[in-house]
Amino acid sequence: MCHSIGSGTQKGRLYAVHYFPHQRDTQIRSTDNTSGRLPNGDVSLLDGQVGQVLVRWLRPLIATYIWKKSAPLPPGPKPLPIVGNAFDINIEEPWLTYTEWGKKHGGIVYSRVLGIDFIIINNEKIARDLVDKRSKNYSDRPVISTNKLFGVDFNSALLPYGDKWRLHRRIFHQAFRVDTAAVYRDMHLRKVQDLLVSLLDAPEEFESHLKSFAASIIMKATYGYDTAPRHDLFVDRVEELINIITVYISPERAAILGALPFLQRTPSWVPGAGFMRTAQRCRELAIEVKDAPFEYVRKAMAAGTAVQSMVSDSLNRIEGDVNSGEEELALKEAAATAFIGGAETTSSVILTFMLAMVLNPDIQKRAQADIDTVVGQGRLPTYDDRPLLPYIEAIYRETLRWHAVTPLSLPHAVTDDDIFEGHFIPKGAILILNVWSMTQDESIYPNPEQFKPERFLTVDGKPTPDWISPAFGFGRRICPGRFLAESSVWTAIVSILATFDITKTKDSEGQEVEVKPEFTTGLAIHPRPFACSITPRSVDKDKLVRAANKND
Ligand code: HEM
Repeated sequence: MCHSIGSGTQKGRLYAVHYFPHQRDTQIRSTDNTSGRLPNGDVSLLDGQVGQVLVRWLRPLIATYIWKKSAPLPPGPKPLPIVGNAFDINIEEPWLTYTEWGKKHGGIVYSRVLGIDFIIINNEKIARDLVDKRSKNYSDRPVISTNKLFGVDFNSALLPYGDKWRLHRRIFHQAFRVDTAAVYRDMHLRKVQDLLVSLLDAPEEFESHLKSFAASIIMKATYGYDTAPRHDLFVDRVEELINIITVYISPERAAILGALPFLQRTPSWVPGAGFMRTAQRCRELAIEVKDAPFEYVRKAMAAGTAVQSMVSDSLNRIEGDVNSGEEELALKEAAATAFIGGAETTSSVILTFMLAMVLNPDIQKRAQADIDTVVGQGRLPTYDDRPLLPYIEAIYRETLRWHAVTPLSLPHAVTDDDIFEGHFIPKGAILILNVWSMTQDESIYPNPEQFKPERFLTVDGKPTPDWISPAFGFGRRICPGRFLAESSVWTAIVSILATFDITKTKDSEGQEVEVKPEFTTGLAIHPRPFACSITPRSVDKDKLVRAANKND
């Protein structure tokens, strides 16, 4: 089958452009100037004067079109008929497959899975040139069929590039831009004091404490709500929802469901269709997660007890606005997204830091010595100490690099055909930003599996200038919560190091129990449970933590 897509003139002859989709190439055939007929009998679009005007007008467009379509796709693995590369991908850890492809084919790779184009970017410079510099064309999200099925299509992070997304983005910007995120720093200090006391009281439950810490910050910043130390109803619901999303919602899985749509209509009682039951549960959770905390703020505002938060600030701002219905819905959805997107990621980064500290006692000691010099023994660190603690800064950056918590970031989608460095990037392709490959690039980070904060220090011990982490994504979709997240993670790192020693546990014979760094899989990953001993650095530190918490 061939589609006629345009026409033009060349040396007094008219030509028509034909595009053969199955060959993905464009052919130009000459046509008789007077009859407007093609040699094969097709009628050309052009005739006489009108045709000439049209030709002049259309020519640049057509030339661009031909130029774009004639460039080759980026290199990539050889696909099988129909399924493409579906069976080549490690579905649990696709970033490893993509990194291997990158080593073989380069920084930009093309693959096709069940009829869907995937462009995989393995190199940070290419990601910046493409997604940061040409952001208008690379800021969409792929239509992931499972989003609706799982009831999470309201999520700001999954919205297509358009007016609704802009509205969500504006709400985030107002609440969490760099200067407003600073407003929450005192709150961070109070929450970190709670975390330190929890670590004193029940150190073996450190993973749960870190989750509570991250959740309590997001809930306070978003809804002005103080979470219960354990089993908070709002938090438990969101965690259940996140556990489902991170496992079930990925473009690779969606490609399979898209190609086999009957799977989505399979009743949940059919053996093997367990994911339909999960989808139903997820839809129920999504409604609760959107509505329940929002109603809490409304009631608090009515009672005059609401404190500053993303939701209360925005509700005050839009009060009386004619479009307040639309804005309110966007606010409700954006607020739920803040928790879904921010809690798990933040606690995963801090947990990754804890793992790095167990494995690297010398780095821990050096960091503690720096903190002692700058902060002294009589107080806990504050955010004002940050510029004076370059090594802690380097630990923060290296934590984000060592094991990226979102190894494939979130997929973007290509709005229009483009040419990049001679490669054709087709409209509608899913753009995978392989943060894992970028942060494990041996040419930039020698021995990337090692945790080495020095990578981010200059020879005179200052933080490397112009640092920006790929861990928070790219272009117009870059994480809007990054300033809040950075503040939470930095505060946790410096406070834990100031007050605790994190070491390997010992067995009954006094031998250290080895810790193997292992991580979960999915959209957002975190270390698998590991044993470690968390003890106060001294009796005075123990007293300091308890006193700070009491004074609060
Ligand atoms: C260390 C913690 C965090 C990490 C590593 C992280 C990482 C990311 C990444 C990789 C993306 C995708 C960016 C892209 O598509 O290019 C993203 C998007 C997003 N993040 Fe974060 N994030 C963190 C914390 C937060 C927090 C605290 C919030 C909310 C307060 C948040 C809200 C969002 C939202 C709403 C999006 C979607 C943006 C959009 O699609 O326009 N994140 N984040």
